[in-house]
Amino acid sequence: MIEDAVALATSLRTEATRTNERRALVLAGDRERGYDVLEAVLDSVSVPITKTTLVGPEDRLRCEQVPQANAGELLGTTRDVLVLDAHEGLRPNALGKTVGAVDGGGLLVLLTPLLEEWPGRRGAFDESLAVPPFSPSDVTSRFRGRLVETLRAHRGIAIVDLEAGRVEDDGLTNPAPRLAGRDAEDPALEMPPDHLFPAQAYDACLTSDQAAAVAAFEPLAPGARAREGDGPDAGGSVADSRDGQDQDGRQRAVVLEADRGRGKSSAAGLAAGSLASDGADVLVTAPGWRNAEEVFGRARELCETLEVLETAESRRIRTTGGGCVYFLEPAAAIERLEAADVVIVDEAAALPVARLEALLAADRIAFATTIHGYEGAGRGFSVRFRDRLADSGHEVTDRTLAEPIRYAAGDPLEVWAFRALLLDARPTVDSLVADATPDSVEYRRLEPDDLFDDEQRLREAFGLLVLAHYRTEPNDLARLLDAPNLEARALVHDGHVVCIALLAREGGLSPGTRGAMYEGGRVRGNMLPDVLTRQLRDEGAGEPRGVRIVRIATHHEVRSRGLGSRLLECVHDEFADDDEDIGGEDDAVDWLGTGFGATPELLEFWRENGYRTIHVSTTRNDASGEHSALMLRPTSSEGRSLHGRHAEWFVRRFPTLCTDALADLEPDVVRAVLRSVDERATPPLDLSDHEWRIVAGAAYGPGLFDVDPAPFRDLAVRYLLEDPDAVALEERQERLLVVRVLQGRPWASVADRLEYPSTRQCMRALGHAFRPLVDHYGTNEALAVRDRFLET
Ligand SMILES: CC(=O)SCCNC(=O)CCNC(=O)[C@H](O)C(C)(C)COP(=O)(O)OP(=O)(O)OC[C@H]1O[C@@H](n2cnc3c(N)ncnc32)[C@H](O)[C@@H]1OP(=O)(O)O
Ligand SMILES: Nc1ncnc2c1ncn2[C@@H]1O[C@H](COP(=O)(O)OP(=O)(O)OP(=O)(O)O)[C@@H](O)[C@H]1O
Repeated sequence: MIEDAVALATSLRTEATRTNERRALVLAGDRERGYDVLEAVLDSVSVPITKTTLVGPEDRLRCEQVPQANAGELLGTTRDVLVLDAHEGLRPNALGKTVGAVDGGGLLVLLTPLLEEWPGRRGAFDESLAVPPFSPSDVTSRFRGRLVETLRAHRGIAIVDLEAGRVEDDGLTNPAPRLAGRDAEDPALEMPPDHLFPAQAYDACLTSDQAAAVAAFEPLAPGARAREGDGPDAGGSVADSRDGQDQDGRQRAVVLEADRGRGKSSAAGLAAGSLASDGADVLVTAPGWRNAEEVFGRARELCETLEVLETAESRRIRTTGGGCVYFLEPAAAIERLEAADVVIVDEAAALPVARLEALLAADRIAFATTIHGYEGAGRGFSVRFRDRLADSGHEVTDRTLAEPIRYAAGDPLEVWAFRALLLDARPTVDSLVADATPDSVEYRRLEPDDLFDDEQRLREAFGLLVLAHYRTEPNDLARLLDAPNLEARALVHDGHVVCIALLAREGGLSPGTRGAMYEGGRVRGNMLPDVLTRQLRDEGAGEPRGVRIVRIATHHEVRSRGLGSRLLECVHDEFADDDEDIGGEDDAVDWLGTGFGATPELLEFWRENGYRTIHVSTTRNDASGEHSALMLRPTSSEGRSLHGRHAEWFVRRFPTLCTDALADLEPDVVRAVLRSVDERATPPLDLSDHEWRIVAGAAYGPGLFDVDPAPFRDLAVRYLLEDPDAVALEERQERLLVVRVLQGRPWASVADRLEYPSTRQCMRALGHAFRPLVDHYGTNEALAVRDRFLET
């Protein structure tokens, strides 16, 4: 057996090396036997120990070992042999990261139980899906079942049955010899004839695609105008035509999209080095420094080749020509855009759209982004951000990198991983859903079994979820297929999913679990009960049963037609316990709820659909960069009681939060939050006569807000909660109420932010903003003050 496996591994490796593709070897069966075979395989394939990594729970080989939970360390690195020990469980994310790190010519070895038994073997990951009140036995095994099917069906994957001592599939693809790839000697092939960047930047490219990507950055060069016209400046260096910038002054953007490992960061680095070598200041930003390291690596190497490198610190390279490439975190970059000639944003899809929009203030900017990836950076970037880019006035150059750098195009392991983890899932093509309306669609439960059986439906449904959210990961696919607390609902048009909602069962927790939560214990899932219990100190919050809408997404082609609202209404009808007197339906719950990164538009969408805000998180979410809002729509008397008390508590604590943890909350979000609170929670407006005299005196007379802000705050909150038709403040006036009165910002910064010509005018504007409020809410005492000043 061992000899057969060793011979097989050797031929797989030979074929992989010859084709610059990767191959996989599955050693299925007893774990110890698997390790014995593996040791023999590793002894025979000529791979240095430094190029081998074991991803598994124990350090059993003489090579680097990382647990599955830390497989993220492999991102961006490459190995000749990667072993994944899945005997104690498999995290789908770890599988994605492990495959991604196998180099062209390399081998992926999977240690698994017998494939027939593997789906039924529960591991640690399954336990993480067993969210209370569900138990591990409620977790299903469809993800692994599907994985086994794909392992058997795909090319390039050898399977050895260790128990039967037999090679089930040799995984060899026996490809016809192909013509050698691009020759290292013909780099000039891809260099634009009138290139602005140095030839060495093109020489450093590994594929013709990458060279084309570097060329795509040329329009950002200060002298780019020369490349467009055939004018006298054509050709020559960046510096020669630098004056062109002043004459031209156009805003330009480059968007570079690619799957993982196509060399886009390196292309951006070669472009950055080219620009800096000619004296430009290039600001590089990315979600984290780690993402940008390749950019700096290539930029530094190019500057060395060009002999223009003056200094190279870890996050800043200076050139002898006075240029530099430097890294700033996104928030700092946004503050300092003006100082840079060119801005490069790497892994742009992992940044919140609000950040990307702020970055658009730069005149010359490039966005490099992953289309499909293990971090789940989705096509959300293209869909959500593209419109804003198009409206921004930048001339946009697009480039897609298709040719892989680390292995040959068409590599069978990439094809397999994409399919097994649905990394390339996308929604239905636009034309098939273009006619969808709330009347043309059908409400459907997307049963996991149906998704399992119907690959097209699964791809569409998952693709829609990926598209709508930055951080959809392979783990989410497993959750969709196997987690007992999650369910999906959809609107289907002509057989295609046009709108999807992912629902999580929450609450219905035992007194023991609730008590543990109250005492600070972590309970999986149950996001809403958890926040209400642990943070907001409501031990009873986990008792009513609810459904949280974890995510909702409408196909981009058919948004704003009422489909999202229709789906929420259907979900409500399915779960609402309206007939509680007669016991209601089995499935009925006490509340529907949601939690999401708060933007004014989304708050409005949920409010329109009957959801009301009861909490705003005090910190910003790492992924979205936004504060999360929690909203409830009660569906039974228990749900109403839960909602009622939290709404009242929220209204009471929100004004203080505005001067504290939420002092940086965007004014339009504050406005939308208050507007989306249940009106029944509005507290009575209880200003004393003296307080009314202060407010009315400031609105109509010489009084001052600064002497006693509290009554102004009560009045502003009341107005923003209620939004009465009789008072029509302008948006800027409402923002003024938020920033000055609720958030307590100093006058000068308020005037600056809201673009009042001076502090004095800003102060006067605040007085004016309070006039309609005094008119509407004022007592006789207040109106008397007003009338006295109106008469004079
Ligand atoms: C828990 C969560 O999942 S919150 C995250 C929600 N999902 C997303 O952000 C993914 C991307 N967005 C979408 O898929 C959709 O915009 C959804 C799901 C938010 C709304 O679906 P739609 O089918 O467009 O909803 P519907 O047509 O019923 O209502 C649209 C209204 O929602 C509001 N709205 C919500 N989001 C937005 C937005 N990003 N931009 C503009 N308006 C929005 C507007 O009031 C809009 O009305 P309008 O078109 O008259 O301006
Ligand atoms: N021109 C180049 N010269 C040297 N190495 C390169 C070049 N292009 C790419 N590489 C190497 O190939 C690998 C992938 O390149 P890079 O990180 O630029 O690609 P990417 O598309 O940004 O990938 P990922 O999405 O995985 O970050 C890296 O290890 C990088 O060092």
